[in-house]
Amino acid sequence: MTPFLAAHRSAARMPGSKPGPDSVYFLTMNKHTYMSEEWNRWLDSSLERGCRTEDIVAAMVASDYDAGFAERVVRERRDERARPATVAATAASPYKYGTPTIRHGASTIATGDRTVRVAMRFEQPVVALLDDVLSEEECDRIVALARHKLQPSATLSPTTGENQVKDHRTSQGAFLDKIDDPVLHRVNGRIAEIMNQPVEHGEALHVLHYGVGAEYRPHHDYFDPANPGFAGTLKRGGQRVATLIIYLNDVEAAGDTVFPKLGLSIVPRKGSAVYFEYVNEAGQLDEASLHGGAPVERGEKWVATKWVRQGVFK
Ligand SMILES: O=C(O)CCC(=O)C(=O)O
Ligand SMILES: [Fe+2]
Repeated sequence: MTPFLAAHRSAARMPGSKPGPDSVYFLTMNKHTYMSEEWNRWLDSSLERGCRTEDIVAAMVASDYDAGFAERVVRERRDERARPATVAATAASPYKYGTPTIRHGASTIATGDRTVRVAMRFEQPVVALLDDVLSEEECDRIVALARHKLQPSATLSPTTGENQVKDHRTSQGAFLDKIDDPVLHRVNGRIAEIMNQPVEHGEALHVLHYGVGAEYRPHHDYFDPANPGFAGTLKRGGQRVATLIIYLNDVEAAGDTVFPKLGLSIVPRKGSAVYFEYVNEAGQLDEASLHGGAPVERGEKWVATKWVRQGVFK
């Protein structure tokens, strides 16, 4: 039996031509663009049996799915299944450094509309200090977009997965999502080029504001899968793999980004950024990426953080 027939043969057990009577679904020109639980199960079993992407898509289109939607869903699910599960490196199984994702080996990184300068690079862990990431005007625009959206910063509870406001993170923050702004689009595109990752793998840009005394104690940006509370966020595009923290202003005193395991301290400078990555191809998590925002002593501190996932962030 050809894989095409295999995909069709399973049509006998397909969930029906509609995505399910009890589920909301959307039609584009009368074509389905919603996956019910049943269809997701069918997709997984088709992939499990080794059906080809085009045959699965054809079977979905024959059941009135939108072709573009079906292609995207099958491709993303295939990628998701191919991803390594991540695990914290241990003394017995230390982190193995491979080829960095960022192309920071030269003195500059060229993007479509700006040349970013590499001011410092570190290989183990992979850390790069980058200058000229944003113009002064772009920094000001990002601050203006975030200012009225700020909320006390929360972190995800490792046990329950709920957002919690804690004193180890005393800043205010806002995700710049659902905003149609040309500067924000441009900045997100440039960040994807710098980080050498598809733009869709990035979470929405997150802006943080620290007043005097505010800090973000040392932490890892990845979600340790050993903690049950992180299961939900890990389904949204997989693990975080790299971070870019962009400084949106000059801080009068202190407020450095610190890497305690490296003895490294980055002084915030408007338009500059620090990049670091912490997952290798085998899915190991690099504990040396521990970092934090030291307390601001005078003035204020604004940063924009981009966290990038293994796959498309949903
Ligand atoms: O403010 C800083 O320097 C650190 C921010 C940070 O760690 C983060 O946004 O994940
Ligand atoms: Fe962080």
